[in-house]
Amino acid sequence: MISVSEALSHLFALAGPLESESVPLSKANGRVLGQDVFARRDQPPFSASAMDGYAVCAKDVVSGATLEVIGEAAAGHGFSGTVTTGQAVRIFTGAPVPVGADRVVIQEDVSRDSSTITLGDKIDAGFHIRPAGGDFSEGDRLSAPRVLTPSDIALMASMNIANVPVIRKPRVAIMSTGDELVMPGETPGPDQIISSNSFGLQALLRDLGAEARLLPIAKDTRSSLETAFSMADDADLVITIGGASVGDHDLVGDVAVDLGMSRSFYKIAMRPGKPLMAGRLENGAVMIGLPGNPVSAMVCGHIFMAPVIRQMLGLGPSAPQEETALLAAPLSANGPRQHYMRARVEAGRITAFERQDSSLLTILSQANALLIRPPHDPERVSGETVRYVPL
Ligand SMILES: Nc1nc2c(c(=O)[nH]1)N[C@H]1C(S)=C(S)[C@@H](COP(=O)(O)OP(=O)(O)OC[C@H]3O[C@@H](n4cnc5c(N)ncnc54)[C@H](O)[C@@H]3O)O[C@H]1N2
Ligand code: MOO
Repeated sequence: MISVSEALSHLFALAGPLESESVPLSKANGRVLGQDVFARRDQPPFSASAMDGYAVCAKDVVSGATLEVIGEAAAGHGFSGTVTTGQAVRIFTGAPVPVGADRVVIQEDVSRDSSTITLGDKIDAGFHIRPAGGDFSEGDRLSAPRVLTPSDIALMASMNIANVPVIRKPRVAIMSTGDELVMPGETPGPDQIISSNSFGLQALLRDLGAEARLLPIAKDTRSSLETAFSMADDADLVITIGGASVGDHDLVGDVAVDLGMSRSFYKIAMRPGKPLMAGRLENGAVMIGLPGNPVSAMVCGHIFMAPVIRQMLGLGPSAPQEETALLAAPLSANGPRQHYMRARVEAGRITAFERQDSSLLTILSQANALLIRPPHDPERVSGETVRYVPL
């Protein structure tokens, strides 16, 4: 059995970044920027008023001075003349500051009398002019890779970038396997259960920015598994669930190898998730074979599948982000496998759930953390610092 970090290295070697595609700005939020983009203009493109008031010559700003109002500048409608000493232009926020003016006096500090203004006793010290290019200049760069946020979308819009190069979404095909499985909403037979893992993993994949579709549930037969694999031809990543262990009906690995999969590894010193496998299918797609136990499948989804998706999205080969917390209750010594214990973190203190069986989705749904116990970690007492992966 290999370690978790060895398994991750093997997976990163299988999965390279995908190519970019161009999408309209309105579809780019949450996508990964695939190439650097550059501002196509200065912002603001002219020196602009930051307030509503009067554009004047700064040297005229003296309490009690009277200035002649010679015109108006509004946002979208500049004043075409020049302001000289003794003159003012009525101006509004966002309007270009007229030539000759170098200060805006806010209207609260002025009294207006038809075509003149008189400056008040107290005049705000600010000049209230946003210089041209004060936000960004033509050619300024937004660097890839980055997961685009609403703020980035606003910035790129302002840069006049209408179409954005983003990494194409990884196409993932999810295959549940097992004679016992039916779809939610169906009526299961007496020996059957509902396929849950496929839906949890699909949700996780979509959160990660992948396109994830469910293949029909495959039976525990070679022909059914072969049919399911043949339906995943266009996928970048094929996720199988179940049939990974050593039972007579655990055929997934054998069928995949017979179909040309070159196996990268099988079995990890990890709990849950021991019978994980991965390799490259004949068509070049990456295959990750997850164990069937529901919590094992989801934990492996977080620990292995998510980093593979991030790597495909060009975000680099990095293990799941870890944080630390103080143990709120003692823990007994760990065995030889790295244990990802379902746990709850609150206000910096972490508690592992009593029941850790890998079938318990109720516990997983209450957990907000996977508390990491390294192999052979000794007993731990309350107050010790431990590592966890946030869920
Ligand atoms: N003799 C041994 N038995 C087992 C070993 C072992 O080392 N020696 N390993 C155990 C471990 S650890 C795990 S994990 C499981 C993994 O088994 P499989 O990957 O072969 O999964 P299945 O046997 O197909 O299913 C296990 C369990 O999960 C349920 N399941 C499967 N798929 C789904 C799904 N899509 N949605 C919901 N539930 C699913 C299935 O009904 C079983 O209950 O093997 C242990 N055995
Ligand atoms: O490793 Mo299994 O995944 O313990 O339940």
